[in-house]
Amino acid sequence: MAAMVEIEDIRKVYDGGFEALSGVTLDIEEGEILALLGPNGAGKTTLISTICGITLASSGAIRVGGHDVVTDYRAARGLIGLVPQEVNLEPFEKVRNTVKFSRGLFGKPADDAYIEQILRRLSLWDKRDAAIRELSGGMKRRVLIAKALSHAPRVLFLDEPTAGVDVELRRDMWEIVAGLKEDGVTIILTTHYIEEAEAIADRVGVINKGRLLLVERKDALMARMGQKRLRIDLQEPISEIPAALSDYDLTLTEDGGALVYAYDTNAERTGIATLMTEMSRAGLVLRDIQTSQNSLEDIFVGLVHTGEDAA
Ligand SMILES: Nc1ncnc2c1ncn2[C@@H]1O[C@H](COP(=O)(O)OP(=O)(O)OP(=O)(O)O)[C@@H](O)[C@H]1O
Repeated sequence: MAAMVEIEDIRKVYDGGFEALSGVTLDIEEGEILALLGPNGAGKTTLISTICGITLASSGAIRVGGHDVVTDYRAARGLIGLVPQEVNLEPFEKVRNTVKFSRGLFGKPADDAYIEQILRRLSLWDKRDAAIRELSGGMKRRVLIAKALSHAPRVLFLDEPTAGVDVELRRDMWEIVAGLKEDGVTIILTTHYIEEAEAIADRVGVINKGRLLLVERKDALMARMGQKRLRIDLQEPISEIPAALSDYDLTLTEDGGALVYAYDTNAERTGIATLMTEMSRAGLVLRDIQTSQNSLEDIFVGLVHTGEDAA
């Protein structure tokens, strides 16, 4: 079966000649959560806009549910819900009416029961008759999601859904997204928060300077690039790493109180056992040890930098 979203070699050159997307190809499966990570100006919003038909790609093709987003715009757009980065709500309109109106824009018949279901799910039911301007920033974000869901889309785009929101709301959003996935909704979100991708994505795409540097399952990505670090606290601080240990990838903490050993969990041998022996031979006494795993953040920063070096 074809992927829910098929993106084929999309380029976007803005008026003025700036190339925001330089040939992006990507398939997104039904019911998948894909997080697009990338620094400011990487092209994430441009990519979403071309899929949603808001921006016309300069070349390439995109299909959503098998419908070309240009030649079969209405059918494609009807399958898509978009939660924009900016809050663009009518301040005097009431919550429920705002959401009902959005549904109408897609030419769908009124369905009060469905609207109620969405508002309840987003904890907005109590606020259904409140005017938008009376709502907190977090509530407004929820209304944006409710609007995007008003016509029961199969693909939901969330552009920076939790930028600037507090931790509690961020977690609520993650739960909402997980619930939508259970209903089989395909979700594509852009984020600056690596923690967010780690928490909810099935796959992670890293985009920088208009290019997709990689797309990979989150767990595979973390395992493949997963380095671990072993921190060895010393009984007595040292001023430099003993020459006998120069074969190991070691760094000395600034205070000289600990050595940090980076090793690959996938390697045949981690080298920890021999390191320990060498250390004791060199007269170092251990006080404590602990290991830590590379986070997606380390991986991301590494990738973007490598990409820049190669450019
Ligand atoms: N309408 C436009 N005309 C010209 N250049 C544009 C236009 N829209 C975006 N750009 C440029 O294209 C690049 C990609 O922008 P885009 O908004 O897609 O990035 P982004 O990854 O979403 O960044 P952010 O995380 O800051 O939202 C940027 O350099 C931006 O200045």
